Amino acid sequence: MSVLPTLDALRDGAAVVSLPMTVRFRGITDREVMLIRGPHGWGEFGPFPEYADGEASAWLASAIESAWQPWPRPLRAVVPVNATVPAVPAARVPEVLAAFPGARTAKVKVAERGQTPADDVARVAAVREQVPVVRVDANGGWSVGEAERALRALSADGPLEYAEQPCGTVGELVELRARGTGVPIAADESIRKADDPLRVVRAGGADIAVVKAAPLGGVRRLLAVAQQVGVPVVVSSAIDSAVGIGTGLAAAAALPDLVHACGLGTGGLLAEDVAPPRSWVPDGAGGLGLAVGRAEPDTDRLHALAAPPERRRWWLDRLARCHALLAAARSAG
Ligand SMILES: O=C(O)CCC(=O)C1=CC=C[C@@H](O)[C@@H]1C(=O)O
Ligand SMILES: [Mg+2]
Repeated sequence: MSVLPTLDALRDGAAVVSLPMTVRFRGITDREVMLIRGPHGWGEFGPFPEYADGEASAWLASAIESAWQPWPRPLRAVVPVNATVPAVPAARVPEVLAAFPGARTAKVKVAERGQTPADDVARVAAVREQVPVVRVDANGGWSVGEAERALRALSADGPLEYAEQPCGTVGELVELRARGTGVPIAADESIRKADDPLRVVRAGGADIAVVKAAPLGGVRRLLAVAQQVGVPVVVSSAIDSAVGIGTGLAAAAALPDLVHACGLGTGGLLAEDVAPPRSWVPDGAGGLGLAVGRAEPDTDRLHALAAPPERRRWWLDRLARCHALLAAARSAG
């Protein structure tokens, strides 16, 4: 973010929308985000409601970059994407996967509170019936011992591409990796919620880095982290609207190396979006892809999906607080 527009300029083009989801994910059934409009198009400001202002202001920096700056030069026109499977009962897996036709990689949520290891095994087995490459995401839900047991059970019938954030802390990830489960470890929260996004890899806690544009403060910041981190990266969404997915695709398109499918197919989890659904395209390697490009929200959808007035006020207040934090950070140099 090389420019900081005035608060009025941000407010002028702001829309707050509530997007219904097809299935509960991270405990939510509607995704609320604010969209802002600038000279280069739209940007998405969508930190989850429970995030504090300090963390949320990075998301604002990303939205401003999207709307006020051009994207870095793309190195590819299509980004391979994975299907994302929430912690649904195994019987609902076919219905979820139907939204990702032709996906050859799926990310499966595991370690959901209130569920058992057997639920995870059943869900992963149901995914394996349809998709050859499977990764899991525990969102830090396991202890080291639980992770070791779970990863052995989940890879008994076939390899896992990787396990995303199996444990909560960097120390636990280092220990789990040292135990050698045979499953590569990816860091997500240990990057997006850390003061130093490079620390987990330097400490020996991850083989793969999951990077998300909004929490890192934008596409350019993501590219800088990817360049420095020294392990393969996977660009993912934060359950973004079509606008935020465009930002993630711009980041993935500009990466010199992209080995793994990206978690940018989450439009498949939204029942409604601010722009017509981006069509799936072949990724050139037999899997599912998305074409790179900005999304242009349409006015009718923005009206139809507008959040209630009290929620709009809540987002405008949050916008003002986060803008003040970015302004203060700038003047501090
Ligand atoms: O990586 C993907 O396949 C999709 C994105 C995704 O899973 C997530 C997006 C936003 C919040 C998270 O709980 C979740 C994740 O942990 O990676
Ligand atoms: Mg994750």
